[in-house]
Parts: sequence; structure tokens; C-alpha cells
Amino acid sequence: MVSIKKNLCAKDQLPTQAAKSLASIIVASVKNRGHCYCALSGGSSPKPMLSALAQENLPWNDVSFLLVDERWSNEASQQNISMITEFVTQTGKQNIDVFSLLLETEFESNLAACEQLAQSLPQQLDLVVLGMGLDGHTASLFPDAEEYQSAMTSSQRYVSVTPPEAPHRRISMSFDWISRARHVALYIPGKDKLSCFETILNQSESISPIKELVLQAPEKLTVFSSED
Ligand SMILES: O=C1O[C@H](COP(=O)(O)O)[C@@H](O)[C@H](O)[C@H]1O
Repeated sequence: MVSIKKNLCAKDQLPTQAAKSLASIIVASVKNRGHCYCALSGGSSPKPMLSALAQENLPWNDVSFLLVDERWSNEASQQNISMITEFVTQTGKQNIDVFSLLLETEFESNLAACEQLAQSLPQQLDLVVLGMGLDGHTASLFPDAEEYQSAMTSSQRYVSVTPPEAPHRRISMSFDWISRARHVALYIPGKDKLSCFETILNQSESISPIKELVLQAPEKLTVFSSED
């Protein structure tokens, strides 16, 4: 099996430790290239880590944040952008660059607007922070969605995905854009997510965007998790 970097620690230490590692990637990107483009995932797991990241001494005005994926919902509590807005508020800094994926009122024209926005950003992002659902999806690349294969092979930067089980239609970074990033962090706190990750990797027949990432870009990937 391919070897990947794994940062495992106690669950209560994970948010701070992961935030410190991600902060050093952000600082190095700004030092080397003058700016850092960082894509963040939604869901509930990253919240404590983002609160810790907000306390780091970062060159905030040289960082742009965008979303790995978004849920097509009118309810703010369901939208991934709410989590980033909260994170930015926690930094206490003004004028941090954040790109929303909720730009238009109709889904297809919104997707086109997201793509246009994404095309104005670098082809190689500096850092993409992924999460993972216990069904094995990452970003909004759901293996059981009809659009899965096209989302995995599309050269568009954002794609449309309709998960059959999970709520809301989604706008997701394509596998292609994710896998081009300089660094990809997979933030999966807790033993359930860690064991789901290991099962996916060990099952020869599993269809999974995470397995594809491990196979196609292992050198970019760092897994942050905990065994408790
Ligand atoms: O729906 C989503 O789920 C995953 C995992 O979320 P979590 O609540 O288990 O942390 C997330 O990475 C993704 O961005 C989100 O849209």
C-alpha cells in the first residue's frame, strides 16, 4: 500500500495540533509565493480546528479562503459558508478574503458563476482541507451519486452533485482541482472516521474519492485524526 503522512493524536489535542500544522503551510505559502489560497470544507468536524486556527498569528491579509463544497440551501445553518464566516469572525481581523459559492438564485447559473470565479483563481491551490462523511464522501463527491464519475473526471473546477441520501444538491470542487493542490489535508477526528478511512483503503472493491486521492497524489496528502 502507498505510504501517506498521518498525524494521529488524542482527540482533544487534535484541533490545536492540526491548526498549527495548517498554519505553518499557510505561512510558508505566503513566504514563498506572496499569497495563500486555502479551500476549507464544511460539516461539523472542522469547527474546533477552525477556532484554533483563528487564534494563530497568520498573515491574514495575504490569505484567500474558498469553499471545497457548498449545500444548495436557503437555511444559513445548512450552508458551509456560515462556518467560514464564523471562523473569520473569530480571527477578529477585518477584510479577510472569503469566496462564497452562493452567488445566484438559480442552481445552474450559480454553478456557472462559481466556475467563473474559480477560473480566476490559480489552477494549483496552496492548501485544500477536506473532511469525510462516514459514508466515505469527501468534499461533495458522493460515490453513490449519479454524477460521481463525471465529478471525478471533469476538468471543470466546480461540479454539481445530487447525493441520493444526504440532504441538498451540492456544488463541489472537482477531483481534478482538489488533486492539483500543493497540499491536501484530510481532517477526520475520532476513531469512527479513522476506521472508516482505513476500511475504504483496505477494501479492494471500494469506490471512493479518498482512495483515489491516496492512489493518485499520496505525496500531497496528510491525514489528521485521532484513535479515541
Ligand atoms: O456534507 C458534508 O460533509 C462532510 C463531512 O462533514 P462532518 O459533519 O462529518 O464533518 C464535509 O467534509 C463536507 O464539506 C460537507 O459538505
